[in-house]
Amino acid sequence: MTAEDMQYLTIALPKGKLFYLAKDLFAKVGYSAENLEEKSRKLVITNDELKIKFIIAKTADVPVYVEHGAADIGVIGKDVLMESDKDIYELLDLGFGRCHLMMAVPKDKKRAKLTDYAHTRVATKFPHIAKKFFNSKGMQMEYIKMNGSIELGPIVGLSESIVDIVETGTTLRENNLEEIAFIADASARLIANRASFKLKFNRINKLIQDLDTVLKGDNE
Ligand SMILES: Nc1ncnc2c1ncn2[C@@H]1O[C@H](COP(=O)(O)OP(=O)(O)OP(=O)(O)O)[C@@H](O)[C@H]1O
Ligand SMILES: O=P(O)(O)OC[C@H]1O[C@H](OP(=O)(O)OP(=O)(O)O)[C@H](O)[C@@H]1O
Repeated sequence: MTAEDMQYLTIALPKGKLFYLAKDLFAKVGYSAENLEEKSRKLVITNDELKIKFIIAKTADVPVYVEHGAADIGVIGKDVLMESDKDIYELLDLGFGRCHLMMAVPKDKKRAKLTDYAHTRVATKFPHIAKKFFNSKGMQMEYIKMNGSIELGPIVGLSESIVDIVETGTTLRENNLEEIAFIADASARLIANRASFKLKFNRINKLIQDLDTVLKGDNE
């Protein structure tokens, strides 16, 4: 780590649904930077006074930056964190981005029980999570990795089921799908690089405490 790296705290924020929620939360504990916008073409936004650098990253890349120490800390959905299976610390549940991972199937093709789907195709953005889940049920499956609009899978005959996240259930309903198995809850998490957490412990620990205070206040 260079002297500058040691002075600064680098924070990876994911583009997409969590970006402004994360930005607003950090602002509440005084962590902000001018021109910090999701669509900024400048990808590193620095606040020299506060010794903070924000990195604007693709969602799935946030755990990669943090694992390799390119960012000291980051914000990421628990779903993406579980899928990435990286050797990083999960420090805090940030409370926003709540959803859950589940398995769904077409309503009109529902089979009697979960294990009746063994050896069928499942479309998902989360093949590792899905595999862990089906293995725990003793089910072998064929995994089809998709990058979005997962609900299309069964409609176009690509798969018999999906494993995806659900929030309101609207997307499932609109596509005549029904949840048949709950897998895990998810929400945004604060994560940290293992070495950074030790080397910058005081700063990161203070940040955790400040964020925690704000989150508790929000829930009152
Ligand atoms: N409908 C939703 N309701 C609540 N939280 C959600 C919802 N969809 C996603 N999330 C949470 O927000 C995170 C980011 O979702 P978002 O859709 O912005 O990213 P993404 O689709 O993974 O990114 P990309 O579009 O680059 O693939 C998810 O990993 C999940 O934790
Ligand atoms: O239960 P709901 O409130 O309908 O939310 C669930 C939807 O949100 C996410 O999709 P996203 O908007 O991220 O689009 P994507 O399919 O392109 O990833 C997820 O993959 C579901 O499709």
